[in-house]
Amino acid sequence: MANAKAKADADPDAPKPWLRKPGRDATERAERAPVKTAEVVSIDGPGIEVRGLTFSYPGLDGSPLAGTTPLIRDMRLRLAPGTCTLLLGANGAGKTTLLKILAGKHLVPRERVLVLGREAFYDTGLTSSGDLSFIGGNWQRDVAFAGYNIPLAGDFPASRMLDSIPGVDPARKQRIIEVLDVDVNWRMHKVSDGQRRRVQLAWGLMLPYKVLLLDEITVDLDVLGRAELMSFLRSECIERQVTIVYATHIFDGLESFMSHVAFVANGELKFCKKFEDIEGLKDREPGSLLATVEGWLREEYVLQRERKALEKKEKKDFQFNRNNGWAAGRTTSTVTFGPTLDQTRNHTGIAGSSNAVMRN
Ligand SMILES: Nc1ncnc2c1ncn2[C@@H]1O[C@H](COP(=O)(O)OP(=O)(O)OP(=O)(O)O)[C@@H](O)[C@H]1O
Repeated sequence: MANAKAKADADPDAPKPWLRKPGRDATERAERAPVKTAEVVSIDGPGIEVRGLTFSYPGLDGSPLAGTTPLIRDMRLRLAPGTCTLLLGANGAGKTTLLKILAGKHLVPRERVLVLGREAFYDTGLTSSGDLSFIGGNWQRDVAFAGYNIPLAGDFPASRMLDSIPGVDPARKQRIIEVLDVDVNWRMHKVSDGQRRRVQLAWGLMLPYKVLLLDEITVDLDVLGRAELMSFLRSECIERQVTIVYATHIFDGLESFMSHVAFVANGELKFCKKFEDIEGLKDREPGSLLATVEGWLREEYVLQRERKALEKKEKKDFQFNRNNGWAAGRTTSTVTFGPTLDQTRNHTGIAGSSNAVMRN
């Protein structure tokens, strides 16, 4: 056997059954299928439309925290069916926030964000019908007495999750299970992070969505898993004319996948362009995405340092923030009492409280 393997290794044309088939198939398919951005964007009606959106995370009273600038400012974006858009930006630029807004998870004014011509936050039918699918960073849930953001686990098989979705086409289900190489007998309390991610992705892709929002979903997939998934998503985009937006910091292999790139920085959409119209990317050279994005991020970093230096000059007074007992990182985890509010609402006691932190 060892001899036969050595012989086959030496002969490039000999069959090599020990190599995983999905990875080779993915590469071959990616090479065969041309990227058809010019044709696909001509379809009527946008999949996603953002019309002058400004957004801040709210404080406890529902209004933005005093003295903070909006996280997203006057954003305008139109993405047609059949487009795969890579959403890029530095850490904290607002990519996840934007995706969550598009997914209808944050309250925004009705007319500002439309998905398939429908109001993202108000039209719950968008997600319940499966037309809109959002697959976020980690598959987590809040468990009483255990904590927030606990990885989804339990002594049940992956099939329990995958069979729980009503109205699934069995052929599509089979294809997705194969693409993601999911073993439906995996016990969810024993899976690795990457295996859990595969089940999460299979679950999120199961219904034939029209708009798909992906937030850093390939972070713990192996190289073959990622290649297979990207190839599948690209074929969905071309064959079913869906709209895909994908936020990530992992760029390898994405040159052949995307039709558009949107770059956000400091709360603004700097641009959203076709791949072909971007200097450095239009030839889709492997590795070109990483080099080009690094340049944009470095430029943005310099600008940000200058902005911060300016802000330091106009130094503000301290404010006292009180932790109100909500988990850190949640929308309403702190409440700010600036000097004016202190006077009008008589909250001066907070300054001396052990539950107060100073911020400037
Ligand atoms: N629930 C929340 N409540 C208040 N502020 C938040 C909340 N979630 C995120 N933020 C703030 O919004 C800003 C943008 O966060 P967001 O997660 O959208 O960035 P991102 O571009 O996805 O970053 P990364 O690349 O690190 O994932 C950050 O400064 C973050 O602190």
